[in-house]
Amino acid sequence: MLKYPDTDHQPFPILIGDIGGTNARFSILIDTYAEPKEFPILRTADFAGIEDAIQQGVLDKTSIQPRSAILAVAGPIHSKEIPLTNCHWVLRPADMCASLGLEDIVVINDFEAQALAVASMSDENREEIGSVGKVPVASRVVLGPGTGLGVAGLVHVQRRWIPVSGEGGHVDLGPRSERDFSVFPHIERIEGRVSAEQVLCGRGIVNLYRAVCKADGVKPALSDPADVTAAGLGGNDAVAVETLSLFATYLGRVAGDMALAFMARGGVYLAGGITQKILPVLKQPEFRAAFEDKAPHSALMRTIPTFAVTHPQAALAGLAAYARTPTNFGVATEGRRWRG
Ligand SMILES: Nc1ncnc2c1ncn2[C@@H]1O[C@H](COP(=O)(O)OP(=O)(O)OP(=O)(O)O)[C@@H](O)[C@H]1O
Repeated sequence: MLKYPDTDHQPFPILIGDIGGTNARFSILIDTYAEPKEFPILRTADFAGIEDAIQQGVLDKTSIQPRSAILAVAGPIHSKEIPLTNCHWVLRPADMCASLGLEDIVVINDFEAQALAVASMSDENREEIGSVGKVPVASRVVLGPGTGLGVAGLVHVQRRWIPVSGEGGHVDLGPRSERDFSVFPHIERIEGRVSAEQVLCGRGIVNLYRAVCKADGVKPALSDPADVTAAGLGGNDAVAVETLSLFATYLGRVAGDMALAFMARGGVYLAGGITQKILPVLKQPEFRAAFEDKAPHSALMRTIPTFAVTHPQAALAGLAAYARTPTNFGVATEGRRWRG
């Protein structure tokens, strides 16, 4: 593996891929100015590995032969073998160069890609939650409740955007209101801890629903996150309604903490599959109230916008923006770039 400067362009055409636990999305960027050519979304379970998926789902469907690739994956990128979280694929970029005829592969974290996407997100690809007026060009944060709770910062410094992906979904989540103090003892913990991800993800919705049931002495009737959100949005099941309301409060609380940590005057963006599914609830007052409830910094919080990302392929768009103009971004590629 060789080291190359962060700003070094990858050669076009560039294959772009966003590989999640369930779905893999690909497109090809022919040059800096062209719109990416998109391919149908693939289910990771349908393919033995990523090489099969790229061969059958992309290369067999176009006469364009990519020369390089940038891939975003859910999983740690620490070695030449990259196992994916919630998926049986293992990426071996050096082997992929040989088998797919690629000269250059960069692999980054999926939430870094989400962060790259919000650097230049237009109004039609986001929906504001609340209204704070004009938004400065400044650091941002992305939070994504989905299978887990992904968090990344996008630090704006020296006219470049630096994505910072850590493990922000695993910060502690604490009780604040009287109701929180009655519900929190019943939230299932991880090694004694109520981390944000114990509540703010798919299984977390069910965890929270069960805790509200226990606090009220009600027998839980639902066990699937989609059923809880459907019942909550429908408005007839009081426990499910309160579960969604508390979910919005806790997401606002953690989003506010992340905004404080990154001084994200440029806004907090909610990505992840669940955001879209519960958007009407997030637009109720609870989310924003909890976001702003950060004494002694409430005045600051009232100036920070919050958005739901509505772009259906935001990570791919972020990767494409980076592939076009890597000099606008500070993406660390050391140990994450391979040349064939
Ligand atoms: N209607 C719904 N309401 C609440 N949670 C849901 C709903 N539908 C699915 N989920 C939950 O959302 C999670 C999946 O989230 P998401 O769609 O963001 O996937 P992901 O983690 O990004 O993976 P991938 O990138 O492979 O699609 C699962 O935990 C699932 O149970």
